[in-house]
Amino acid sequence: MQAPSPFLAAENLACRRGDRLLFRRLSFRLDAGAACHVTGANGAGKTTLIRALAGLTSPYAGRVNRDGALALLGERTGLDPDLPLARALAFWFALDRADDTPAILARLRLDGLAEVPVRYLSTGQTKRAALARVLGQAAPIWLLDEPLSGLDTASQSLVGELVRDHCAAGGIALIASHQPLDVPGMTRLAIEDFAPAETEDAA
Ligand SMILES: Nc1ncnc2c1ncn2[C@@H]1O[C@H](COP(=O)(O)OP(=O)(O)OP(=O)(O)O)[C@@H](O)[C@H]1O
Repeated sequence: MQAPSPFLAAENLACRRGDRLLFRRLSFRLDAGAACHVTGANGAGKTTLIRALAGLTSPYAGRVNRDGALALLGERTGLDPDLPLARALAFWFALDRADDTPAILARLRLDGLAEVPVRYLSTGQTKRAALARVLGQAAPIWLLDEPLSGLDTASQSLVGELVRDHCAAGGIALIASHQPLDVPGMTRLAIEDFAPAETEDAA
């Protein structure tokens, strides 16, 4: 973990997509050890919020503050589809100077898939590979967009365990998910609570 006391905060954040204001006046602060579950219907703006927190989208208003490196689990894995999984992950593990990569592969139950080309991986296997990248980054702040989608029951439990361990070690996790997660003390942020009224057109 790079920052001894990481934090992630949004202050009066508003985001638009096209000409639609998705949410406004959204504020929160997460400190070391905190987990937050972001909920909302399809299209409510969960991915947009995560992209704004990661600095990939400029908010329409407000600001994001943080101390600590980010690891983002999004739709794209960044893994070379033509490489065997172990080599595709090794590329990122080397860049991230990941420790104990065999342990990461074992934790995500990927060791038996080392020689399988990335493009042959199933949906759940691909998701576990993306989570291995997150672990390899050893970043204190995790932004996980739908980490449970496509996972079987055992892998869903594993994600809960990873988040619990990360937060117990002083990390922060913000998770957008349609499925419940078993993380004690996790707070909930319902995007719809920050949706503008029909008549509202400014943040
Ligand atoms: N590049 C874009 N240009 C215009 N509108 C966009 C763009 N990307 C997303 N949107 C729209 O912004 C809204 C919010 O999308 P977002 O992906 O943040 O929702 P979400 O809450 O993550 O949804 P889901 O649960 O389906 O993943 C949607 O109505 C979507 O169609």
